[in-house]
Amino acid sequence: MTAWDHRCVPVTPLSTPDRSAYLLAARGEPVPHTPVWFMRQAGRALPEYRAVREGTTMLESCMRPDLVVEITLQPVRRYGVDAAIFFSDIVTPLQFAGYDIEIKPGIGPVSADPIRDAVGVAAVRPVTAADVPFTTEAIQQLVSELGGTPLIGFAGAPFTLASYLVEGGPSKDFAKTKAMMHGQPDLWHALADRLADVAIAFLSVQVEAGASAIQLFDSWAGGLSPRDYERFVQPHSAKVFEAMKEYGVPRVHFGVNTGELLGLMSEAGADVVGVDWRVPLDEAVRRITAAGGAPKPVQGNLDPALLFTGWETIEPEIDRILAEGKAAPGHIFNLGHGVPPNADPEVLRRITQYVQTKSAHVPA
Ligand SMILES: Cc1c2[nH]c(c1CCC(=O)O)Cc1[nH]c(c(CCC(=O)O)c1C)Cc1[nH]c(c(CCC(=O)O)c1C)Cc1[nH]c(c(C)c1CCC(=O)O)C2
Repeated sequence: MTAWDHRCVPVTPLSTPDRSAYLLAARGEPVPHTPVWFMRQAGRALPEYRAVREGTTMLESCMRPDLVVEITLQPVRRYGVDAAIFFSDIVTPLQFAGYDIEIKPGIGPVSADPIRDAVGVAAVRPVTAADVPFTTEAIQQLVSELGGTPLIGFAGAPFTLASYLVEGGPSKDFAKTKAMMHGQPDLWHALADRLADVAIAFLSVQVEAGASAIQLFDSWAGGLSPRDYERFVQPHSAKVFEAMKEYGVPRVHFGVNTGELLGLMSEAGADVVGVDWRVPLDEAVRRITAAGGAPKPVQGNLDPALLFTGWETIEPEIDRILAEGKAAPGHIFNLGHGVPPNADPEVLRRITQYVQTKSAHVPA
């Protein structure tokens, strides 16, 4: 039956993302085609992004719903990807947790006041929805504009956030963070616990405003041994996944260089495991199930460096990844890490179309 509104216009039921390829794959259900999106799909690779960002700092733009909506939609329009990711940053909520941090272009998040002691840890206060009304506003508007395309919400995992706070900026060896873990374990656990609460609060705001899935970025967890990860990090990320369980949205867990940690990161409570380019997806499935766990959907894993080669290199790599992804109950195509700022948008558009067409299920 057709419903009519008061202007006598037929009301088509709003399409929802529930049966979208992304959500079907994340739930391990049959898909019309392998869904594809790109981590950091919004950003400097797009000329339209550089144009709207002019004169605004990264953190300022994350607090302006008009900019957040526009920037989030840009890659959906240009590439036709199967999911949008909310435009923000993993460090955005830290400002509302009482922490002074800025994002320096070409460097990353930096702080002049790193956390090294109990006073610093105690200053990290809880974040609530009332601190981030612009996030709620931007997500509600995005969800209505996106229609059937799902919106992914995200947060930084306790370890990756802590690494910026303790080091004071990006780090290669995480020496000060590891020194805190091993030398002052109680202080470390107190900090990681507060950061888990920050992640839970930020993710909850996003899901309550309408995000269809969440991704926890523990980008730098690969710097840890499995032993340290299990002891110092996994319980805190597990707290985040456990708290998000009640919402019933797929929970994705991703980090770079995490080949040795895939089983532990899966066990932390992920429904979908993100894999970088170092481990083939079928091998990732073996590692996820090695400790006796059930196979899970995976996300990945084209090497972003290959974006700068020719299509004759990229196409067979995509074919290989699609074939290896069949070992999992669901596969979401992505890069193994974020889109580099100097990537060619035309290559990303071609990859999107190729994955969607090549993997399409043709009815008999
Ligand atoms: C580690 C990390 C950060 N931020 C993020 C992570 C985890 C993902 C990963 O591993 O890459 C997550 C992130 N950051 C951003 C998004 C937006 C959504 C998307 O993926 O499109 C997401 C999901 C926007 C951003 N975050 C940032 C930019 C670039 C800033 C700009 O355009 O001025 C964008 C679009 C800044 C940022 N923020 C961070 C870094 C290292 C940088 C790069 C600094 C630089 O090279 O200039 C910290």
